[in-house]
Amino acid sequence: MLHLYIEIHDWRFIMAATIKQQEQAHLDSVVDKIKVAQTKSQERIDQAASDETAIRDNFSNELRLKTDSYGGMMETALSVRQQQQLLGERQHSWQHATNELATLKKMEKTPYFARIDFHEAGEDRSETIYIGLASFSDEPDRFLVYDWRAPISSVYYDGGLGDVTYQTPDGEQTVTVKLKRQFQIEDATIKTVFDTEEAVGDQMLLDALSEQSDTKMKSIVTTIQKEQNQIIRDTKSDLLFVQGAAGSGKTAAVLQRVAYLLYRYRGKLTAGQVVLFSPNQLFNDYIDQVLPELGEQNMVQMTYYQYSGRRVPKLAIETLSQRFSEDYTDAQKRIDSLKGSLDFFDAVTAYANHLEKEDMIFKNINFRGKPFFTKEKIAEIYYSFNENYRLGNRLDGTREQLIKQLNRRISAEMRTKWVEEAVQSLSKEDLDNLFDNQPREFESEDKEFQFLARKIVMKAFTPIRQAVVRNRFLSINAQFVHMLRSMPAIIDLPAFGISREDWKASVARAVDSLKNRHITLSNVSAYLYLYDKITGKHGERDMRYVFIDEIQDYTPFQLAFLKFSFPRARFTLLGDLNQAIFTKENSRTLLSELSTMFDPEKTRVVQLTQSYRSTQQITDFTRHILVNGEAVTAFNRSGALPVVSVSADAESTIARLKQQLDANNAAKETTAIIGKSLADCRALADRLQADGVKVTLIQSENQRLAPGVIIVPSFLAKGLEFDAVIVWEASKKTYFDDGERQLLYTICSRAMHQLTVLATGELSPLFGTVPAEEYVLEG
Ligand SMILES: Nc1ncnc2c1ncn2[C@@H]1O[C@H](COP(=O)(O)OP(=O)(O)OP(=O)(O)O)[C@@H](O)[C@H]1O
Repeated sequence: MLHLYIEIHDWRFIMAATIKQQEQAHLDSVVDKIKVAQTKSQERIDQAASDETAIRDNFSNELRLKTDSYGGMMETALSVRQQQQLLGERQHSWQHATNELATLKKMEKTPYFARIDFHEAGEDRSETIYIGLASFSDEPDRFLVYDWRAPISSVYYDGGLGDVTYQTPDGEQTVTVKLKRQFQIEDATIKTVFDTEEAVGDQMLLDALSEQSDTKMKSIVTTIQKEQNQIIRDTKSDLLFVQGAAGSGKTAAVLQRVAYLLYRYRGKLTAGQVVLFSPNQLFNDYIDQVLPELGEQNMVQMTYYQYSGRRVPKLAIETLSQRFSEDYTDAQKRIDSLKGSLDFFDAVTAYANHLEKEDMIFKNINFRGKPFFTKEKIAEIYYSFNENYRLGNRLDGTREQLIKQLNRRISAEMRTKWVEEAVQSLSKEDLDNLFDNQPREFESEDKEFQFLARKIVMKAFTPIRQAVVRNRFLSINAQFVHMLRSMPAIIDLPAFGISREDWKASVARAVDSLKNRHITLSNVSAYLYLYDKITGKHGERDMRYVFIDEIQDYTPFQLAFLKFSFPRARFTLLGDLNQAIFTKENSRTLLSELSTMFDPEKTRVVQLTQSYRSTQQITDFTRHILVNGEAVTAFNRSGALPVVSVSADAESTIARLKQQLDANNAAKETTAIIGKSLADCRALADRLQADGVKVTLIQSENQRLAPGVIIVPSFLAKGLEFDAVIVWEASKKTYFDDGERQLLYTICSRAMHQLTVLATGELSPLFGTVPAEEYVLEG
């Protein structure tokens, strides 16, 4: 028996070795062809460059500007145009060849990562294809490598051996998969080959996941999981909602999705028509390599804060850190929660509609210290249009009327005393300026006076004209405050547990902050929405895909506003209801409110429960912090148990922290120390730096992630991951409220391989739900 086993074993070994050799030979031949293609690309680049020089030389030799006759001018114009066209074509082919060469350079090292053999019904023979980051063909229609986003490549991600169905532009297609082979290729050499019967073999995924973390996220193209593939390739839904546990690859999948969409709709969709709303600026920095790695351009990336801030340049919006450290009373919390609701969105809409009839607030437009157009006059014009006029049309109509009236008043103004005086006192220089290049002969002195007076008045009226064109007669601040004051008549406040007094107090606070040019996050969306309604803006119609990450931190109002702002876009929303650190329990109603905003027929909800980020031990530990949480299952990857260390005093906790940092550094694990508030983190950073420990404090979202040990406040850790995480001060003093469970969960779930929880005095009771065998308790 033993003998036979050895023989079989040897035989398998020999087989594997032969397979590897054969595959290496194939790889070599593909790489050779890639090199040939590179040479050709380079030739095209050189050719385009030399053509361009030739066109320019030729043109400057031949071209004589013939401006003496109309025919001559036409000829010159035509030849300039022709030259521009030729240059444009060369530019285009140069760009094309340059992009192609860049892709080929990447492919030369790893042309592909998988192979599938399949049989299509009705065909005589099976087909073999190789799948890589981009497609490569040495002859038209002979693909040596298929792009991972090609329809057929879906088969690789979607199933094991046997019959697998995939979507093509002409409908569904089924093939019988005979072989699935995965490669790890480095520098054009095959390191490993696995044949697998599963969708994407666990071994390959394990290898990918065991790599150390980095300050930059990587693409997951070689190991996309089946459920992730559904998200990436969805083209039918108007709303794709992904509920995914911490570390389940929501962000990773969504970046692949952007790359997929850009490929699928190439020629029709550009990266500028895709926008990703991300939780903070740090996160933008963290993911900005993924699309370039996939050979695509980055989409537009911003935070909601940046989006709204860009639109209200004169107001300072409350920052994440301010919002997080604000201690709200219960009444304030209820008001905030109302302001975040769809009910409030509807109330703002109702208020705006009501402005079609009355209550629009205007400001005088002044001239030389006196009202030129009074607010009453403007209101009269505004409400003179018939009732079919929407707010936007009313405003356009009003502007038009005001400009007309302004023009009519030029002649009258020319007869005023100040104009006469101004004409009298014109210097020679002023005159030269006013006459410009015009002939200075006039029939009479009076005519000359008229000419100069008109010029002077026109110039003096310029600020009025600008004020009209720029809607300076509107008063959005006053209008917003008026709206807040009107709310008790529009919305049934007591039904939301809000008394009139509380509401009044909140309006007074809003007025105060507006006076200081401040606005809270809870007010800014309503402010912008009202502004858009009044000015008749209908959002950015060019935007085709909107992605929103960490959706649980948005209010339904914000989402409704984003939907209004991007009326022609499809939405992909990603979130984890377990990690709602700002909106807390409201996030659960978010899902049901969302369903009312989109057509249910075109809504798809996908749930990802498998967590890939952390080891089994960390995932088990973190999910038990939650009670009644959404499902989370650990990916089978083993590591050390999390350590919970409780010290008697602050000094001992610092000592324990240093000891852990030494251990992590020795193991080459990058560590993030996550504290609750910025103040906590700042104090710790000062202390460690004074002791000569090298750490970087991340204070604001505009900072860059640095290599080495970082200290980061909890609200900035969203979406990021680190080899090792140390939770700073998880004592009862810091985390006592049940409402902080989700925050604690978010912090702990940032860890990939190592989790250490430090506390002074008494440990936070929130860990009480974690079974004792899931961690090591010290102290
Ligand atoms: N199919 C996959 N192959 C390889 N790695 C994966 C895969 N899916 C996810 N990962 C890895 O798992 C980690 C977590 O993924 P990601 O950050 O996208 O999760 P998330 O759902 O956005 O998490 P969170 O909500 O906690 O921010 C990342 O390191 C990612 O690269």
